[in-house]
Amino acid sequence: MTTNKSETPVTLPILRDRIDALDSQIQALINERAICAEQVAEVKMAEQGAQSAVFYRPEREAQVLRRVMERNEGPLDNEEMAKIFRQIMASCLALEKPMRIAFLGPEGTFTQQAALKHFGKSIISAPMAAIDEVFREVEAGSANYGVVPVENSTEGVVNHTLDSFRGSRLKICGEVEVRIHHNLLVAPNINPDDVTHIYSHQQSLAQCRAWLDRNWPHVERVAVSSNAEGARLAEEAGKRGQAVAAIAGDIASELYSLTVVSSNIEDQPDNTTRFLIIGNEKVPPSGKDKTSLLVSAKNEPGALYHLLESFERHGVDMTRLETRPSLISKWGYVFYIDFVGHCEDESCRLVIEELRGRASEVKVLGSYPIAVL
Ligand SMILES: C=C(O[C@@H]1C=C(C(=O)O)C=C[C@H]1O)C(=O)O
Repeated sequence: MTTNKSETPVTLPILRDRIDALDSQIQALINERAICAEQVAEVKMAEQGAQSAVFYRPEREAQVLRRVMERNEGPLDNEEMAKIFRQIMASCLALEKPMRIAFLGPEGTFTQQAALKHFGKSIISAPMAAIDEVFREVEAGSANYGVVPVENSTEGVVNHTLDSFRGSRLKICGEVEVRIHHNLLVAPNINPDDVTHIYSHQQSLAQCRAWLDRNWPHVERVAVSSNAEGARLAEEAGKRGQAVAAIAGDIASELYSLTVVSSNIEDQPDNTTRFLIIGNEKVPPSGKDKTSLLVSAKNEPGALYHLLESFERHGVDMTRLETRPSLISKWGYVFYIDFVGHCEDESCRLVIEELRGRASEVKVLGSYPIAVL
């Protein structure tokens, strides 16, 4: 039997009393923290004006989460502890100002999962039908921030998102990565052995191709507009007694009350998608940041070499380089460049200044904290 230091036996009622006492302390402390956040909101409004006050501060939130992880001594692991604080901060921020977040919908998509992972569960969800609608909603001020997918580890870059930055004045305020786990789902009244069709987004069907070939070789695969839509269709079909399955993530399976037949069916176990948070404000340095640039190179020999050379000489670590057609001249290109550092850091400032002299256009899409969770 477990004993405490004085060797008195520790019983279930004693442990539960201890947990009750700790819970009431934790609860009082969380409310004390919430009162501080309310006061922060008053200070922000007094300093910046009630209409223009910026309540959400990604650099501060990243610093809080990093500190939580640094001082954590277990037994809860760093990520688990940071997730708890993620939600505490989200609840505090919702007291200051509820955040309306536009994302690539419908409800139940992985982009919604990314929005919840980044902002916590206290947001007002605004699902949009397309990526450019997410941009427009934030530009118009109808949503405070937007969330869009930018690259997948199996399928590569999301061109639509990159192209949307060209005509937009929005800034990247953050990034978030989500491990993409797919499930095979059916309505609760459906026997999986009777399934005749499997619905999902074409990308998800592709990400599970080998598994489907092994386990469901004779069932027809049907591509639909999103895997959340596939889940919705499976629920509807179930109501009519039709044996249709869907491939979708956890949120969609909960949202449409589907039963999980098989989980983690993706062929690549580390299948991950990176999403960007877009907003109207520039984010100050958090201490561990990334910057994204859009660069139009001059159409001359060595143009790309001269751009890249600048990073090398100033010791700035480039993490990504994407090429897209310029849409201005045939065989002209623009480059999307990500690097480690904030555009206000001295070495990064020098690189950007040099690029401005060497390229026909340099647009800073944003400096933002490197994803913590
Ligand atoms: C409390 C603040 O406002 C918001 C809430 C935060 C929190 O709960 O810790 C952190 C940053 C902001 O998004 C702040 O700016 O410090």
